[in-house]
Amino acid sequence: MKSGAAAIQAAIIDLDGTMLHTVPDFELALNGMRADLKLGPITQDIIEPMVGKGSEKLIRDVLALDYDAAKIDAVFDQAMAAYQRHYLAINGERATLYPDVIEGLRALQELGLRLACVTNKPIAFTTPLLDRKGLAPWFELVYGGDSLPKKKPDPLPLQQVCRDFGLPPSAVVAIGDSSNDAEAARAAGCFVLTVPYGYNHGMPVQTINSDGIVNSLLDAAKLISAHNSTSN
Ligand SMILES: O=C(O)COP(=O)(O)O
Ligand SMILES: [Mg+2]
Repeated sequence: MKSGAAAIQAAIIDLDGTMLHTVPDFELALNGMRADLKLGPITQDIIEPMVGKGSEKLIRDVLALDYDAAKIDAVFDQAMAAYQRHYLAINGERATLYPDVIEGLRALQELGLRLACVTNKPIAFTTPLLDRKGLAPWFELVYGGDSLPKKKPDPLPLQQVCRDFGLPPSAVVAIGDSSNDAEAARAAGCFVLTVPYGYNHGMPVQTINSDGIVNSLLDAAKLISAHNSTSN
């Protein structure tokens, strides 16, 4: 991160692939939907590169494994309803916290940062999942993929958090696992840090335009602490 820049006063943290390994939940819900459509199950390695652009895109990509565009349009509403029903029934059952997530949130809070969670996951899935995994109490603000008119990679959700916090984007860092998070952050004028263990649409993490790769949220907190100690 640029030295001499403003101190970082808030962090906007992504959910899927950054705090929680949720592909096992997606596997259960998507295969429940596929079974309802009389389609065979798919594996996590097929699902992982499809995660991160929100539910509509995910359902369309999964249906495209078997159906042409006209058939996808014809079954989309039924498939989405089935997916939502299955997801809500299993939400968090198999998802796990990545190492040092809670420790990282604690360290960020101890640095005095305000915390927001911005995810492309629908808010109806996000809220119960954050509760179930003990993540909810850490966040002052949470936006899901359908909370606002646009989702990441559009900068709008990040700009909204900056407005809500009354902070300039240059005093805010986004922490995420994918190019989505980085593109949104760059367009908003926020710093961006990337974790290497999540889901980046099947692309190497090094291809992401970020201010640094950090192995965990705890490492992100250490980097931010070093940055703030040299900032004006
Ligand atoms: O698209 C999703 O459902 C998850 O996206 P996220 O990585 O923004 O949390
Ligand atoms: Mg993500």
